[in-house]
Parts: sequence; C-alpha cells; structure tokens
Amino acid sequence: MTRSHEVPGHPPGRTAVVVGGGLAGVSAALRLADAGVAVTLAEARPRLGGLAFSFKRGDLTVDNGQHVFLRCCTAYQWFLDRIDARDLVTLQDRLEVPVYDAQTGRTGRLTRANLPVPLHLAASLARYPHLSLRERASVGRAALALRGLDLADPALDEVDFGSWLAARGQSARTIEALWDLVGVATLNATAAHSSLALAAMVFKTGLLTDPGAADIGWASAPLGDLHDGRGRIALDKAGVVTMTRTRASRLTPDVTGGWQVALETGPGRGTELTADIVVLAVPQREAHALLPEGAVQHPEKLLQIGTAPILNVHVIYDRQVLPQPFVAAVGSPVQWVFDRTQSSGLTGGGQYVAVSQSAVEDEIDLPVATLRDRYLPELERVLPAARGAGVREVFVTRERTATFAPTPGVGALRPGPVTRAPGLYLAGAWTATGWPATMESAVRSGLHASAEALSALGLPVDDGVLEAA
Ligand SMILES: Cc1cc2nc3c(=O)[nH]c(=O)nc-3n(C[C@H](O)[C@H](O)[C@H](O)COP(=O)(O)OP(=O)(O)OC[C@H]3O[C@@H](n4cnc5c(N)ncnc54)[C@H](O)[C@@H]3O)c2cc1C
Repeated sequence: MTRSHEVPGHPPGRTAVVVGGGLAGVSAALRLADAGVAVTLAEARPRLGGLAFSFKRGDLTVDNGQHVFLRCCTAYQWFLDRIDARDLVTLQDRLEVPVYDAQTGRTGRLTRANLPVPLHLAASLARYPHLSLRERASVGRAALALRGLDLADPALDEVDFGSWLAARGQSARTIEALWDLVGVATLNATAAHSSLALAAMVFKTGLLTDPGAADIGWASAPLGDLHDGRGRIALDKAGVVTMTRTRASRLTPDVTGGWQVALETGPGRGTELTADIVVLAVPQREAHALLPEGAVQHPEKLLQIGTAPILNVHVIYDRQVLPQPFVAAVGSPVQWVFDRTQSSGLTGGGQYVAVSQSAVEDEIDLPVATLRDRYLPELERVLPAARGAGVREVFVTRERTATFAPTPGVGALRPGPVTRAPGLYLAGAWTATGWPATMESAVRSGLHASAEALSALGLPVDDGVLEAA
C-alpha cells in the first residue's frame, strides 16, 4: 500500500473527525485513537453499526438481516477482538453447510476434510448429491482454473462470473446448486450479474487458500450488542468522543491545512469541529454529497455504483422446525434459513427462524402478506418439521441498498482511501478493498484509511494490524 499525503503547511496534528459510525468508521476511529490521535466520531443515527444492527420488536431483539463471516475474514475478526466481542460470536470448528434440495427431499453437506487445499473439499464434493457425477467432476476443473486467476489483473473485472463458469463447463444446475448457493449470499448477485474479479476474490480466498478459510461464523447475540454495545465501550475506553444523532453536513478545508466539519446535532442545532484529518466513512451517495469539489477525480463515478437489496423474512413457529443453526436450500426460492431463537431472546418455547434472501430485486417491495403467502409454503418444503407447525408471527426486514451491486466494471468505480484533498480519506465497504460489500470490506477500508491518515500525520503505523487483516 502506498502512503501519501503529508498535511502541507500544518504541524503534525493529532485530531481527527470520523464521519459515519458503521464498521468502517468505528474501525478507523479505533485505529486512529490507538495511535494517539484525538478522535471524534459523528454518526447520524442514534446507534453505531450502520447496516449491521438490531432493533427491539416487543420482547424480541431483531437483527435487520442475518450476517455471517468466514474464517478468512481476518479484518472483521481483528475488529471483534478489538471491541472485545469474540464471546458473542460462534465460529465453526470445521465448515459444515447442510444443503436441502426441496425437489428431491435430499440433504447434501458441504464440509471440509483435514487435507491440504484443494483436496480438503474434494471428498465432500464427491458426495454432494445435488449434482451429477459429471457435474461434480467439472467443478474440480473450474476450481483449478479459478485458482490460477491473478486477482490483481484488472481484466477480471470486465467479465461476468456466470459466462466464465459456463465457458469452463459449468451447467446451469451446477451454477444454481453450488456456485450461486455461496455466491449469491456473499456477493449479493447471481453469477451472471457478478464481476469475475469479486467472485474470484470470494471463492479463491474462501475455498482455495487455507483449509479452514470458509468455516462460517455468525453472531450468537444480537448484532447491536456487538457493533453498537461493545463497539461503544471500546471507543469510550480508547478516548474517542462519540456523537450519535449527529449528521455531517459540510466539509471545508481551512487555511491552516486542516478541516472544518459542520455537524447537525438536532433540528436547527449544529456545531463545527476543526480537525487535521477527516475520514469520510459513509455510503457512496452520501460521500458524493459531502466531498468538496476536486477531492476525487471523477466524483460522478460514485453515483454510478449500483446497489442491491437483501430481504429477511422472520417467522416464529410454535415448535422447533430447524434442528441446526442454519440450512441452505436449492430447488426453492428460499436461499438460507437461520435459527434466531436464542439470540433474539425468544422465550416460551417455539423457534424463530430468519429466511435470508439476497439479490431479490423483484421481491424487495412486495407486501408482507404476499411474502408470507410465498415463503410459508416454501419453508414447509425446505423444513419438513414446519409442516403442520403453528406460525405465531411473520414479519419482514428490507434493506434496499444493502450492498453495492457487484456488477462487472464496478472495480473501476470504487475509489481508494486517499483523496486529492490532503487530510481527507475515504472508507466504507464500497471503496476499493478488492472485497464485495461485506463487514470484512468495511473494516479493511477503515484500517486502510486510518493507516494512510497516520502516515500523513507522521505517526507510526502498526503494520501488524494490516498484516493480520
Ligand atoms: C441485510 C444485510 C445483510 C448483510 N449480510 C452480510 C453478511 O452476511 N456478511 C457480511 O460480511 N456483510 C453483510 N452485509 C453487508 C455489511 O453489513 C456492510 O457491508 C457493512 O456493514 C457496511 O459498513 P460500512 O461502515 O461500510 O457502511 P454503513 O454500515 O453504511 O455505515 C455508514 C454509516 O454512516 C452514517 N452516515 C451516513 N451519512 C452520514 C452523515 N452525513 N453524517 C454522519 N453519519 C452518516 C450512516 O448512518 C451509517 O451508520 C449485509 C448487509 C445487510 C443490509
């Protein structure tokens, strides 16, 4: 990574304002504060955590959408350690994904063996019942071709993953029952709508590096307990001044080489802070609105980054219907189903499951009644124990701009952390991390932006953090 931008004409200062309290902003704030910078974090909403949060619904604590991470998400795990939240997540000892085919009624399992890559997946693949023998053999060949791709090659971003897979002998069924099973959940798009660069990043890193890389982790408590609760404690301990319900409305370079940040703290109320460094860790549209003229070369590119929705259908049954933490489905519109009973605080028996539906552009605005009519019968197909079970409650959470759309060409639209305006840095899952829009990308972006800022301030950068990430 290059380190650029001295803060010209300005003595090495040690003040920063981080705008945006999602995972990118909280990571940047912690890293800057750990290096001795006086940091103020401004977040427009009443809570931290951005797109990964929880809310109360009666006695339940509901996540806005199921979030998972993989063992290869080292930056997000750095973050969990830094906010002291390891005890609030579960990470599989060994990859285990039950995959139920609603058409045949058969369950397959994606697991790993204690063998070197790529043999660690070979046995599981050889037994995977949702593909023919020929299709299973073709997967091995495509995986080897994937392994040979150079992630640094910009040409990968010009190709869609679906065409690339088809050209490597992957049938429509293989794409649906294997590649999209993982890809839709991690990229928030089908292979046909995904950049090969982003798909290759996910599949190479998750499946073809370390044998344990794809072990799956998830929060065993509400997301808000981690990202807001523990996050806030860590920020307080690090000396960061956290201002929630505080929206940045303008960034102005000042004559001394620093920044003035106008903040709205309530209706008709506001304040202004000065700082040597500003890290803008807000979604791309908001970043575009706040960036001073000339700060990035082609600001219009930020508005060309598309977005993709995620829908969660939450169902509370009167009995246990899902015996494992989660199941993935093929042969059904249902994608992944997670048990939320314990983490939501559901009491009085029964089970709470969340159906996590990625890349559902055609469903995101459907009324709850329509989604209920569509998904309850499908859940009976995917979860045999749901047949005849009583349904106590169904509700829906919709995130219309859950992630950026990982379409081919998006790589050229994502800016890096350094702007042309000295002292102003960009962070956010949508910036150029090489990762799709994930918690991992968000934390990485925050670490990169803060490393650039520290370097510009002449402060030491703890490379261990970046290497660990
Ligand atoms: C339903 C759903 C499911 C997902 N599932 C997964 C998953 O399984 N695994 C995974 O890794 N990722 C998942 N993601 C993606 C992940 O949540 C995001 O990539 C990540 O949280 C983005 O973090 P961020 O800090 O970049 O941005 P954000 O979370 O968008 O944070 C930006 C913050 O800036 C604040 N802000 C905006 N404008 C201003 C302003 N002017 N002043 C002050 N504050 C402002 C916003 O309020 C927000 O809090 C999912 C997302 C959703 C919505």
